[in-house]
Amino acid sequence: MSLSKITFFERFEADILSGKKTITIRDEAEKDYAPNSVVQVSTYENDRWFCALKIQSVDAIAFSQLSEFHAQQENMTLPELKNVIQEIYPDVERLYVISYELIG
Ligand SMILES: CC(=O)Nc1cc[nH]c(=O)n1
Repeated sequence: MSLSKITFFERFEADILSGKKTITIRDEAEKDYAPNSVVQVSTYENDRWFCALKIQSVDAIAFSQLSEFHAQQENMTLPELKNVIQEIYPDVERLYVISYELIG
């Protein structure tokens, strides 16, 4: 059964709603999103709903493979992205790039 809900830190909300952040990078526990499914999005801090996303793809990636392209899709520099991911998922090498489209 695929996941139907996802949470983001509040600090990412504006970038998601403006279309500047079009991917999220998650660990094994949060990879089971089905392409073409619609997921409801809320804040991690308060579980406040703020939009729905349509999942486009889920692709495995190693931390060491994160690139400027991923950073651009996250609206960050590559060093910023690597710092963010290391803070959220310390010492995790196997990650997943979840690409999505804002639908409302
Ligand atoms: C709540 C949470 O884990 N949020 C994350 C994690 C990784 N990337 C992202 O955009 N948001």
